[in-house]
Amino acid sequence: MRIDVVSLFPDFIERCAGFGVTGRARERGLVSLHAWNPRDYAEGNYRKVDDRTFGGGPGMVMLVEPLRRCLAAMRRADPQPAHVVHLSPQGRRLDQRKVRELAARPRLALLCGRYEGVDERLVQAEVDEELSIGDYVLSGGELAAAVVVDAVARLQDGALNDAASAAQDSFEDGLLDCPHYSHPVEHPYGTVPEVLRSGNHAAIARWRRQQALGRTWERRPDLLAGRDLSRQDAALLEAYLRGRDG
Ligand SMILES: CC(C)(C)c1cccc(C(=O)NCC2(NC(=O)c3cccc4nocc34)CCCC2)c1
Repeated sequence: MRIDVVSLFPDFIERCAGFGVTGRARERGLVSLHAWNPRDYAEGNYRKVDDRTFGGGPGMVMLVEPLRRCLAAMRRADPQPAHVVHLSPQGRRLDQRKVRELAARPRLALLCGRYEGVDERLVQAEVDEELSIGDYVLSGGELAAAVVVDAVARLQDGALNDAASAAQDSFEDGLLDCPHYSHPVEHPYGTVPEVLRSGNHAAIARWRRQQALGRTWERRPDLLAGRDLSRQDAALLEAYLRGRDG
């Protein structure tokens, strides 16, 4: 898939997307990333991309015209139509379901705001959807764009090896992860749970499922809301909670 990013800090995304799975997905040609800087499409020798907000008040707004020209150049660069996503606090919360949707598209354009945001007329005329990565104040949309790039790149066929792909699938069932351990078995911080060294794969799978259910119940009950647990899962969770409460 092709991802275009419109940002006043184009090297920000280029750098973020250069590591690990995302970097490899790009090397393998599974994802191509193209950064566009609205400043390259701004007028005057100050190449102005922002200006004061009408109505007064603090802060600046990203001007509509440099962004319009920048998006036009981005669209001209490839005949494939782009699904334009504005990363914004006003957007719908990003979740794995939305990531899967985005990852299935042939081309995404990610628009990153700076200052107080983007002139609303640009959003209304050019943006297909607005997405937010969470409720906190950020300095720009670039970190959110980097999150989307990472999340969709991992889902491209061939991006993950079999083990990582299987692990990704396990995350997709919407539960929190079970605890993980490696060497040494004995350590001043504690001992690796016996079951994980038992070689009994059915017991290990049961223990891991029980931990995932129990931890989700304790830390993110919202992920279990509206979800019918199988009898097996309900029994595992009950045993977990009984065991916890002694
Ligand atoms: C959420 C809440 C705290 C109530 C709030 C209310 C009003 C403004 C802001 C705020 O952060 N404005 C600044 C900008 N923020 C983001 O771009 C941004 C922020 C968070 C998640 C995101 N996901 O994508 C882009 C995101 C917008 C223009 C430049 C950066 C935050």
